Parts: sequence; C-alpha cells; structure tokens
Amino acid sequence: MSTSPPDSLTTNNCAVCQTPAKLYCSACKLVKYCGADHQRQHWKQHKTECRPFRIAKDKVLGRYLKATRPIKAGTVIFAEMPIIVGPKWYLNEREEQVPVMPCVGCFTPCRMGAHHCPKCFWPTCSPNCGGLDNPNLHGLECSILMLGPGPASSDPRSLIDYYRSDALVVLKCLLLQRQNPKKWTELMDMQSHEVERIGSELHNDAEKRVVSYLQRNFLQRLKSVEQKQKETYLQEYDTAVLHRICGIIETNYMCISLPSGMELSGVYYTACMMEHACQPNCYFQFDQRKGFRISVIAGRDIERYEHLIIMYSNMLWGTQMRQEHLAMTKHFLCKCERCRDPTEYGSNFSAMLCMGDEGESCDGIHLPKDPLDMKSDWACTKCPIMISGEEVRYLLTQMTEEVDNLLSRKPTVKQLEALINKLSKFLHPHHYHLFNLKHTLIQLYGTEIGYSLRNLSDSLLNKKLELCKELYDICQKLDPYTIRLSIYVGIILFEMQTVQIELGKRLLVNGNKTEEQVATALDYFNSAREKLLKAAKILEKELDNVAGSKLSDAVLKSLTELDTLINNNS
Ligand SMILES: C[S@@+](CC[C@H](N)C(=O)[O-])C[C@H]1O[C@@H](n2cnc3c(N)ncnc32)[C@H](O)[C@@H]1O
Repeated sequence: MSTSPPDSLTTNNCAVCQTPAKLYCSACKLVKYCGADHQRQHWKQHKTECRPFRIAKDKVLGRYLKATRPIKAGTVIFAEMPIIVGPKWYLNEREEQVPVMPCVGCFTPCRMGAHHCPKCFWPTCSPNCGGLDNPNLHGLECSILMLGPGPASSDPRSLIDYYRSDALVVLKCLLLQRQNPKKWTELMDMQSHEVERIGSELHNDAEKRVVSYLQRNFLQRLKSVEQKQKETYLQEYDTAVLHRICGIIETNYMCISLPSGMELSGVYYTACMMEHACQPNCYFQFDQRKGFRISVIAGRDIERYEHLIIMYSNMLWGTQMRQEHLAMTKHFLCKCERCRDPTEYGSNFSAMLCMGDEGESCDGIHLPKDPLDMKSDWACTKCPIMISGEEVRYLLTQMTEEVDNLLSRKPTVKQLEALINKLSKFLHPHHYHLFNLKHTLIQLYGTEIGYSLRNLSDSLLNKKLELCKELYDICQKLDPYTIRLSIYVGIILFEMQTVQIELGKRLLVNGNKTEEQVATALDYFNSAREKLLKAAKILEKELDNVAGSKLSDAVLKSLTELDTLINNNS
C-alpha cells in the first residue's frame, strides 16, 4: 500500500467501510483503504479488478492508459467485452460491388437474396440462424429493420444498395440506449471529434452512406409509428446523434478479422482509450467464442509509468501516408519518435534517391527537413539540392497508383522485377513501395510456374535469400519486438528457410558427396529450422485470423518435413 497521491482516484473513501481514506492499492492506484486490515479483507474481490494500469488524462492525448507497475512481455494486461460489434465500417471498392454481407445473426458470409430473417427479411446464413433472436446480436435491431421498405427489386445492385451492412453498426449503437443504457452511456462518453468532422470528406461520406440512409429507410418511419402509438421507443435518433456515433466509430473502431475472411468492427470502452504511436508496445486478440472479448497483451516488457500504446495506422506506410491517415480519420498530428525521425529508425522507409544536378548523381538521399510538416522541403544528405514537398507528393502519388494497380491484379515475377527496376531509379532500396513489391516477389520466386524452387538458378536462389534478409532487417528496425509485423516477418522467415533447404539439398544430390558437403547441408537445414521455430513463435499471436493460422500451419508442416530430412542425413 502507498500514501503518495495518484493522479486520479475514483473515490476518496475506503472501499470497505466508506470512511475517508488516505492509503490506496499501490498496484492499480484505483482503490482506497482506511488501513491494511480493510485492504486485506477487500483483496479477494479486488484481485479480479486490480489492473496494472490506470486511466490518465492529458491535454493533447485526452484519456490514455498508463502502467502502474512493470508488465512482462506476453502478459494479458486486461480483457473486456465489446460495447458493440457489427459489420465492417468501411467496405472497400470490391466489397461495395458484391452482394455478400455478414449474416445479421452470426456474421457468417452470406449471399444477399439467398436466405433471410423471417421478420425483417435482412440476409442471413439460414432462416433458423441462432443469432436472430439473440438480443446482443440481431435481436437488437430486427424490430427497426422490419420498418424498412425493402430493396427496390431483387437485382444485385438493388440488394447492395438496400442492405447497407456498414450502416447497421451505427443502428446497433443507437439501439443500445434502449437495450443496454450502461453501454450507451459508455459509448456516448467516447471521443467523437464531432466538431472537427463537420464539413470534412468523412462527414459528408457518413451523411450519404449512413445518416440519410438510416433516416430515410427506418428512423422517419419509427417517428411515424411513435406518433401514431403515442409512445417513445427511442429517446435520441436525430441527425446530430447519428453523426456523433459515426465520429465515435471512426475514432475508436477496431478491426476484427474472422477465420471466414469476414472483417467486423468492434468498439471497446477501455481498449479504445489506448493511444497511438508508430511503434506500439501492446497488441490485442479477439475471442469470437466469447462474444468478441478483447485481450490486450504486452508485446514487450513495459516499465512502470509507460503508456500502453497500440498503432492505429499501417506500420508499412511511410511517415507522410501515416500522418495524412491519422489527421484525416483521428484528427491528430502524431509526434512519436518514428514520425520525428526523417530516417524512420534508420530504415530510410520514405527516402528518395538524389537525382543530382543535370543528371549528375551524388549518391545522396533526400529526406524531409521536417517530417512533421507535410509541406516541408526534402534535402539531400550529400549535396545542396532540395525538392519541394509538393514535388515529392506528386511523384509518390503516381508511384502509389502504379504499385497498387500492379499488386491488386496478381502480378507475375517479370512484372514485379520490371516495376522494382523502374522505381529503384528514384527510391531508396528500403522505400516502402519497394518493400511491398519485394515482399511479394520473394513469395513468387519458388512458386510461380517456371520459377519453382528446383528450377531457380543458384544466383536467383541467392537473390531471393538476400531480398529476404534485406526485408527482415527493415522489419527489425520498424518493429523490433515483432508486435505488428508478425505475418510479414513470418512470411519472410518462411521464404528464407525454403532457400536454405534447397541450397542444402543441392549439396546432397551428388552421389559422391563429401563429408564437408553433408556438414554444410546440415548447417543449412539447421539454420532453416531456426527460421521455422522463430516463425512459429511469432505467429502464435496471429492464430485468431485466417492469414496467421494458414501460415502457421504451413510453418509447422515444413518443420515436420525438415526434421525427417535432418534425421535421414545425420
Ligand atoms: C481511440 S481514441 C483514444 C482515447 C481518447 N484519447 C479519449 O480520450 O477517449 C483516439 C483519439 O485519441 C487521441 N490520440 C490518440 N493517440 C494520440 C497521439 N499519439 N497524439 C495525439 N492524440 C492522440 C486523438 O484525439 C485520437 O483521435
């Protein structure tokens, strides 16, 4: 127990006898006691609530979580149930075009028009889906959806236009005021940035996509029913509250990837208080079987007083892209160590090559003079040449389009090599565009027809190995504890070991192999084994999603095959 005053305590009274108390639980600093006796007496109850962090507040960050004691890597810091879980908040272009959505009862992917809820006719996996009457699932919104006019026709476009699964998550939030007032109060207490959003692109998009859609199809009809029956079903459902909910979701939602490939959006009261930095110290997992309970886990050892940090953006974007994304969706300027460092922890992830003066190259690289200023000039590290922020932005926009275009349509080895060669004239070899392209290329060397491992020349095999090492080093710089890049690093390690096994096998094909050749082959195999063990460990935290569990299966299968190979040659 401690007597120094913590920053925030919920009450000043002893948790047992309610008399004024000065001592508090030194672990969580959230509960006070009049003395040691009452603390001991309270421990049986308090130990389940005693968390190694507290909620703190700051002018810039707003609320955030701060460790109250050291936390070991791998510790589950806390777990909590969601305020709401619903369909994905942002559908991508492809998802906008296909008549498939998560079943309103259980979130299994289902085709619109195949099966429907017998009451509201919204798409389900089957008319008997167990989630239809569950008040935490479809039971929440079914009676409101019943008021809707239904799709204009049964053609796919009309179905897609009417069954807006992304708007459903807002309706679910709205209905909490009736179904679960405690959760509604928690939701309304969350950061919404509603004022900053007014007039923004996201606000206009939410108006079209969600607010006017819900008003037009369901909420105006609800008003008529309420007026007719002289009864209030919902207290608040005007445009302002709908926009506020959109802001709360936008600012706080977490992406939940299901093994089926479906993505959902979840909002959690405490977990969503965690602040952002571009090198986080925590990660989280969701348990679908337990109602999408979230567990927040320490990704590395965390010291007392350190903030608990997650990452809201993409670790494999350059600083400008991350900054733009955070400013637009979360309304803040990230000033973390990575964002302030023009080299991004020495990775040169955004660096451009200096083109020199009149074609005369100086071997220098261009980095932003002030990475926190989007308009900053980019200076060369070796010569006095500068490029304006506008020029860099123009070049990168063109390149982003080209890279995204290629990667979205299953590129071939030849296409990837060609684009890498082209962009390498302008970008540092570790630039995020080249990282992305090379990461795809290492997976095709060894699998594409004509590029099977056995057919790769020694030089291509070694090129693949060098690329893997280069990408691994970049990941180590950006994410030294592999908190966010587990799948990327898992793939790199997996691809590396395929090369090492192949190199080892090539030494063994010769009928008259020497002892030295066998020993070298075994060195390759053992090194490959280390990579697989490392990958298996890293992927343990990704088993709740499709990509992670598939990759983990492949790693474990290779490990078994490799052990046989090693045994046969030892
Ligand atoms: C998911 S909420 C976090 C909880 C929020 N601070 C609150 O008080 O409810 C995200 C918001 O927190 C603030 N925030 C989070 N990380 C930040 C950071 N590194 N710098 C500045 N603001 C940050 C921003 O306002 C952001 O939109």
